Amino acid sequence: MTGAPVHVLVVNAGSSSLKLRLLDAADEVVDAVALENWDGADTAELERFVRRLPSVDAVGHRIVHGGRRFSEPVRIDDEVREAIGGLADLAPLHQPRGVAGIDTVAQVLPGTPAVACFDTAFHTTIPDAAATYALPAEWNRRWGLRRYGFHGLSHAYVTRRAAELTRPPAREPRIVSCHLGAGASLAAVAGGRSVDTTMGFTPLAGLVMATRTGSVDPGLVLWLQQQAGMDADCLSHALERESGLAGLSGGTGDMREIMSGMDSGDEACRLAFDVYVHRLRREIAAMTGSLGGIDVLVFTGGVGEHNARVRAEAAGGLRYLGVTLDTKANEACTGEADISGAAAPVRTLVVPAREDLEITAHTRRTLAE
Ligand SMILES: Nc1ncnc2c1ncn2[C@@H]1O[C@H](COP(=O)(O)OP(=O)(O)O)[C@@H](O)[C@H]1O
Ligand SMILES: CC(=O)OP(=O)(O)O
Ligand SMILES: [Mg+2]
Repeated sequence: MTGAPVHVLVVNAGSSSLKLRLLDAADEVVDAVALENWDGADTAELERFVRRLPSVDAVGHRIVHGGRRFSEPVRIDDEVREAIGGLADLAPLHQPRGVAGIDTVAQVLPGTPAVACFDTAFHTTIPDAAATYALPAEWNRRWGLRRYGFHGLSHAYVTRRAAELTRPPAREPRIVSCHLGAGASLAAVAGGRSVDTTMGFTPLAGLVMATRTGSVDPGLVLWLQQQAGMDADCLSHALERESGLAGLSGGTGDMREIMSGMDSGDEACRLAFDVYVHRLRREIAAMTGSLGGIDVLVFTGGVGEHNARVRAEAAGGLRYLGVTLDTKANEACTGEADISGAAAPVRTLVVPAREDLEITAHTRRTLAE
């Protein structure tokens, strides 16, 4: 290939969906498809989409875990592809889907350069005090046990947009970024750098998610193993796929359905919603501890962008930090919006997730090197 890639195909394989986009030289989206409930096994739809595209000069893949090795985007060759696949044990819901995306596109477009962009990369700036688990130090060294953090492509994009949208003040704002999708995490960002996040060694920690527990007492997991006779496979399946909103509601992990259940008097849905919001509010406050304050709160992801009630209930308990919302602006917002109360010292924003833009920029830059 000569010159910078013009059309970039972005493949974003999440835990519950596959989002495909083609961006042109001006970063305009010229084609897109989103498949819900994609499990990585059925690649026919992905193949069909790629085949119908008139021209693809480069491919950018979202890869959730970079492990110890990958802390920036990297051009994919056979060896890199193997290394990415080798991290499947650290992100069982994600890594195999990412690899399925790489393999399928490589089959349809052999020879087209491809770049892997990692969710973990943005968080490599987290200081040791926030990234280190209080485990035997030798274990941490031997296995690279630490807080990696995820959703970095999304947190990087929305916090940069948030800083642009709230200028002035001129100084770099302290931002808490809430990515609330099927997976959910918070990032604490100061001076454009991640300084803390709610996910950990794996994307299972932190907030309540669609089917993942978020953080639970490790003693509880040990108890289930030692006293309730559950083996590791059973626990892994339950904590990753049968917990979170789906586990508490006894059915759905989709926040829209949780809310309609709650509104028609379903007590399990009510509790699922309350636990979700409680954890969200508590963890936002925890992130402000890592930042020494807060200037901007930003919401993104399917729930963060579209669910005014979740935003209102989370913010409702954070008045003491200077967070208040404009009720009308919160309820009416579409796309990018400032939903802060008139006199609020903290600016609260909604910024749609654009991992595709972040991945396209990384892909162009990596292939230009
Ligand atoms: N238009 C919408 N209105 C309300 N909720 C939405 C909307 N779109 C998505 N959501 C919620 O967002 C969640 C999925 O988040 P999303 O970011 O789309 O998924 P993923 O993490 O797979 O990319 C679901 O709980 C769903 O209820
Ligand atoms: C890291 C993660 O949880 O991603 P997703 O939201 O796509 O499941
Ligand atoms: Mg997501």
